Amino acid sequence: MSTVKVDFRGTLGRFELNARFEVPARGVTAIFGPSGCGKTAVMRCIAGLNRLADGLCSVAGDVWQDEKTFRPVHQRPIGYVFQEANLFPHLSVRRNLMYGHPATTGAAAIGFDEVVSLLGIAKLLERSPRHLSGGERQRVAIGRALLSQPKLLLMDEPLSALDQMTKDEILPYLERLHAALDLPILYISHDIAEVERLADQLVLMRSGTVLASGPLSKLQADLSLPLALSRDAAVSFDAEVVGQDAADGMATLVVPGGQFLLPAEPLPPGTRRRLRVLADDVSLALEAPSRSTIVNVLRARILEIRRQADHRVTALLGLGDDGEGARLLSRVTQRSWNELGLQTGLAVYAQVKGVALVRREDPAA
Ligand SMILES: Nc1ncnc2c1ncn2[C@@H]1O[C@H](COP(=O)(O)OP(=O)(O)OP(=O)(O)O)[C@@H](O)[C@H]1O
Repeated sequence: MSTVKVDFRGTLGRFELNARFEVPARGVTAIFGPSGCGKTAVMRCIAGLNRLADGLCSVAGDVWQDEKTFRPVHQRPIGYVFQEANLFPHLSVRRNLMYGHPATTGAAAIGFDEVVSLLGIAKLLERSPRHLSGGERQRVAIGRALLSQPKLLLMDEPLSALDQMTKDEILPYLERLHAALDLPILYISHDIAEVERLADQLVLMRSGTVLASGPLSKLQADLSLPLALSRDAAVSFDAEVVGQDAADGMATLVVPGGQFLLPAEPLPPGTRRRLRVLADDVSLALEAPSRSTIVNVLRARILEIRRQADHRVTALLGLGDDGEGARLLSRVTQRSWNELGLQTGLAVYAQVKGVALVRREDPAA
């Protein structure tokens, strides 16, 4: 399989970095962790802006750095998008976009018209960056990075300088990029909501170290990692739309081992959408509730538990009678856990109070 492979060990000033991961060279991989944990340092090593003697970096089989090789930044086919757009103020949007575009007019993998349409910037082409909104400027910056024909797109908190409304305006464009382009993207964020919406893979960092890497849903449901025990612990997974009740405005989506009913605008059957369920929104019962306003009650099995210091218990559930289906987290008080005599291996009913639709576009479409 074609992968992005990274292994950087050493010190930058007084900061110790120990970053090792291998992720598929496709889709969006989020590098996630608290401020100062070394996310940007890793990205700068990948770009060739930081040099650690003991480093390895290869992208889809192409070695950018190993014991013998160190390609300088200008010889690495990367697009880099920063928090601030950094456009040339004296050039029009069109000329900013063309700036990084290779002069040779071979069959470019990512075409000008495609980028303009994907990012919705056709109307801005003759304008000056000085008169663009923050969100528009950032879309142009992303376009410029894409037109340099990168083999890897590096995005360092591209939305963090924007207000929530502008973030919400720009996120659908990022989802479209993800769906339309066959280009691996490394995306730094410390906002789990952004990660749940955009990422397929996750690299989880703490204090200069990569704790784990792999599919987002797998890492979120791993009780040995800090995400599953955090305040906003949740799992997100892709589900298939199988039905729609227009009268009630509800859609049915299936995941392995169960299905969810949720309020949604009409969704095309057969398409996939990403759902998120918070651990705090899942309670457990030994019998199916007979009359309740909770519409999603799923058969599940308790696979593993962690007792937390705050007298609560976080349980990993596997959906379905056999527990082999999609994973959910449930967080309940230790008191109710004990009262019901819950334990690993037991079959239960997971009562899901809330399900959110976090990704609207279908990346596979
Ligand atoms: N070239 C360098 N020389 C010395 N120290 C460095 C260098 N690069 C990074 N550091 C240090 O490494 C630490 C991690 O910084 P980094 O910017 O990578 O964190 P981050 O996770 O991206 O944080 P944030 O989310 O706040 O942007 C910081 O303490 C920083 O000062």
